Amino acid sequence: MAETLKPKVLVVGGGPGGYVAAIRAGQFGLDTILVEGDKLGGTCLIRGCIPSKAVIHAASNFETMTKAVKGHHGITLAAAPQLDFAKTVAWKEEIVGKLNSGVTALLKRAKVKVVHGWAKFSDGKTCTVDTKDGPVTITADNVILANGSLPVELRSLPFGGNVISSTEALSLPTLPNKLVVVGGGYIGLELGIAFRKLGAEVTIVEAQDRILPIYDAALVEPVKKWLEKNGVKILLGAKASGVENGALVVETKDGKKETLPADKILVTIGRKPNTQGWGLENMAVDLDGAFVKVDGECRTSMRGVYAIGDLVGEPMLAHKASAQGEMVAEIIAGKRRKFEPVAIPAICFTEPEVVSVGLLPTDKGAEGALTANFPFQANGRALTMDAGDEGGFVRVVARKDDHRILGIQAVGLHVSELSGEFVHALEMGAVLEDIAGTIHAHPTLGEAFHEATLRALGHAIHV
Ligand SMILES: Cc1cc2nc3c(=O)[nH]c(=O)nc-3n(C[C@H](O)[C@H](O)[C@H](O)COP(=O)(O)OP(=O)(O)OC[C@H]3O[C@@H](n4cnc5c(N)ncnc54)[C@H](O)[C@@H]3O)c2cc1C
Ligand SMILES: NC(=O)c1ccc[n+]([C@@H]2O[C@H](COP(=O)([O-])OP(=O)(O)OC[C@H]3O[C@@H](n4cnc5c(N)ncnc54)[C@H](O)[C@@H]3O)[C@@H](O)[C@H]2O)c1
Repeated sequence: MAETLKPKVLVVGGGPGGYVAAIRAGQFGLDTILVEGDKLGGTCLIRGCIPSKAVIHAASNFETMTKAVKGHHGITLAAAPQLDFAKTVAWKEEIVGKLNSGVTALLKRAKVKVVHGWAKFSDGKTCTVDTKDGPVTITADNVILANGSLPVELRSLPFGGNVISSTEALSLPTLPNKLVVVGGGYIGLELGIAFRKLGAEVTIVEAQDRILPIYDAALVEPVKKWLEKNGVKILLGAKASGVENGALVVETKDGKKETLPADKILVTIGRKPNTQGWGLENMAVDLDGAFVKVDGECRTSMRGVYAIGDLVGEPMLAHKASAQGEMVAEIIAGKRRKFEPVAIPAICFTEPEVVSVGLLPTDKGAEGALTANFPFQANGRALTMDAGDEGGFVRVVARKDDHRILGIQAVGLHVSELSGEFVHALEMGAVLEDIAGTIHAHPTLGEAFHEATLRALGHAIHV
């Protein structure tokens, strides 16, 4: 006989959307159950953001040490650094394990009951979960769907054999000598660059006519230069058509067939919402294309059922999922909330890093705007970090009449850490004078943002 539970809030999916929603609901004292079929933390913590950034960090250290063999700002290594890739992967797993335990502890502190198993909805707001102790049926007044997303598979190149997704790429037992990446977007570039730094020969096959097509071309230029300088082969406008003896066969832009030998073929052509196989079709929930349709409060078409995160649309980013999760829990607790951020920051952890917040100069709404760049070449901190020659800069876009900041973009070493100040400026409705009049510590990368606003006002000091 199946156990039946009737919490006030049922959250399905323990990723950054679902576990944050559950903790917030628990903080309000709402009786909350979170169902997770895999490990707590979701794509982001287990096989996405966190493991990829750990590998990226290790790869950058290895690259710095490799440079030191030939002598690098007065430091010379007597012997080449040795990579024990299995240990790098184990170190990454340790970090994931620590954070996974942290999430478990936070849920416990918020008095959220975690049911381990895959939820399957039979009808309305009732799901069954096959747990190791037998089936559990859960019925709730409020359901939050946070089932996340899955990697897109290419029909001509199904996963299996040496064709892998980012999940396998982050847990390989050995470093591939030759890595071919299909898709020059977020994952393809972040991981392609990291594997190149670790010593793999990397080729990127991108269907469009430029890499990272979702970012402004000027921001991607320094990344392109790094790839060229470091011998990463890029095939643009190319289509992967299949595998022959482990090699990737592509049709190039001019219609020719090219065969690219590969130890591993990493397919990163996007992710799709996880809407299949768990009974969504049994619920009265409308779709919007491939995504679950929601309104500005993340309500689906079925009363009392909410959906958040990758399941509901672009951008598929962890911080968006968490913000929606928090909001939905607050709405269920009776607060008036809407999901209407001024901007959601986008960061690509490439070499160098790319950040975009708010409007680009070419976007609708930025017509006639003031635009100013400040190059990291003229920023003391960037030079002390050996990052003045990467072609990096901070750009600010502001309305001409009242100087309201509409967008901020940057490319350069560690600019991901500036994204908080950028998005804060937009959320607070800052004008150029607010940033120009704020003392930024010296020497820091943030001074480049300060100087960009001064430049937009016509009186930069250092350019
Ligand atoms: C390699 C990689 C790197 C990334 N890097 C970044 C980054 O740097 N920054 C960033 O913002 N984003 C990054 N992302 C994207 C980020 O991981 C996602 O946007 C984020 O995880 C979405 O959160 P979510 O809660 O909506 O879904 P997910 O994190 O996908 O979580 C969904 C959870 O639901 C569970 N689940 C699904 N169905 C059921 C069911 N029926 N029953 C029980 N459990 C179920 C799954 O097991 C999973 O744990 C990256 C993604 C990848 C793949
Ligand atoms: N730093 C971050 O925030 C971060 C990092 C990794 C992933 N993510 C999230 O995960 C999502 C998925 O990442 P992704 O890199 O798989 O997707 P993506 O959408 O970032 O990039 C996919 C790339 O593949 C190309 N492409 C599509 N079909 C192709 C084909 N048949 N052959 C060759 N190229 C093809 C596209 O033009 C695009 O450039 C991202 O959109 C993002 O939301 C975020």
